[in-house]
Amino acid sequence: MVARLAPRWCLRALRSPLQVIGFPSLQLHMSGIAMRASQEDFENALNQVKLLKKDPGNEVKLKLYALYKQATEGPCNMPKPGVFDFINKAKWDAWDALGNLPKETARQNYVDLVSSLSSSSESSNQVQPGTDRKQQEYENLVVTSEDGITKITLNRPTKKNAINTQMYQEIILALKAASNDDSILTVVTGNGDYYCSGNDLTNFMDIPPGGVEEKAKQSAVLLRDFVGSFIDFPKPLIAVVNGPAMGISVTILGLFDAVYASDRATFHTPFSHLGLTPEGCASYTFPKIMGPAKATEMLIFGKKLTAGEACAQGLVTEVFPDSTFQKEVWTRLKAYSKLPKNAMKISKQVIRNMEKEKLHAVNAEESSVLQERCLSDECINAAVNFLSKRAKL
Ligand SMILES: CCCCCC/C=C/C(=O)SCCNC(=O)CCNC(=O)[C@H](O)C(C)(C)COP(=O)(O)OP(=O)(O)OC[C@H]1O[C@@H](n2cnc3c(N)ncnc32)[C@H](O)[C@@H]1OP(=O)(O)O
Repeated sequence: MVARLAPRWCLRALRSPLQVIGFPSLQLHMSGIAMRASQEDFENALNQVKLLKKDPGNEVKLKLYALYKQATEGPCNMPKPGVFDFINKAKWDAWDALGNLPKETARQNYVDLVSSLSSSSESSNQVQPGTDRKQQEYENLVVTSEDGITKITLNRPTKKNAINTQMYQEIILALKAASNDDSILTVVTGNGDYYCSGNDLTNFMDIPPGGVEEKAKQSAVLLRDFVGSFIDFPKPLIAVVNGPAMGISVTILGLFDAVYASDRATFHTPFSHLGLTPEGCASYTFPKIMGPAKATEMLIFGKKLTAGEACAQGLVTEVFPDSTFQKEVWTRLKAYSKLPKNAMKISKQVIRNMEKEKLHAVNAEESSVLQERCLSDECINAAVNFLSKRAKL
């Protein structure tokens, strides 16, 4: 259970009883009567806690553990561990100290505590325009800001920028930081020869104690949050597609405001081949963008499009020769970033607000269908097939 709510630092820290006992107590500000946290807020907090870069200390980790247990299981009724079982006793004491605190209050307190920890770590992610400040906090992204443009670069080139669980979470955080910084435009691009090879197919190997059903549920929540952060993104969002794009990195293009592609880029959504179904709101945006017949070829039959074809079908704004791609695109984006900031932002919001509610509903439906699909034989066989081919190399 600790593994579920705590990243590496927690396991590391709880290894030594002296560390647990030796930390000074921390004043926790737990807002008394606040809004009730929903199950979704709670699950978001469970995901967020894994992203904390700074070890919050054993006192806070014990508090998180206790609140998690109280929120999910209610008051502690486990037998008290022996006095020499330092770690389990510390955990038991923390949980028991919550007495009869109602589950809902424990859930709210957990969400508040994670939010206070995240906001202090997030404030260091703020980017300033014109400073070209590299953000160091992400493991799988490089985020820079220059000339009023925040650039989020997917940075796992040796894995063709496949999106692993942590990277999904980092993209959510990077988009949140970009929506609050002073930049005018936000760009997503890839490092290396690929833009992105989609969902990391090894994601499903990390099975939590709750088993594959729990994993599918967590993945569906993460997917909904990930896509939701694109739906809600408040400023012009541009994809600079430097190479082949697959799966979820293609579907979410329907939520970008402009898509510039190198003529080396391809657009491929082999969902049926993987026993999967569309996400990223593509079941709604693609038929709208290219018409239902063309959307069927992509989303159901897995037809791979060239950049030129994707442009002809309206998914891509413009295609550039690869040799001049970066120069031409960045010259253009720099010119656009000089346009009046508020007018652009408000225009984007007016356009998006027309269908925001619809997009969230589509996202929820697609995520829930995928939760089931992840457990299907078709999907599991496809993932095993990919992984076993890879193992032979
Ligand atoms: C929160 C969950 C949401 C789920 C949403 C549902 C999501 C759907 C999708 O995104 S579907 C699309 C999934 N992606 C794929 O099926 C692509 C799989 N990869 C490939 O087919 C190929 O790797 C390739 C065509 C992208 C590139 O081929 P090639 O040029 O021959 O390179 P390699 O195969 O040698 O790849 C190099 C290296 O990268 C690893 N890798 C590439 N893509 C992925 C991936 N999607 N997941 C995991 N790993 C990937 C590959 O295994 C190699 O690693 P290695 O060097 O062997 O360690």
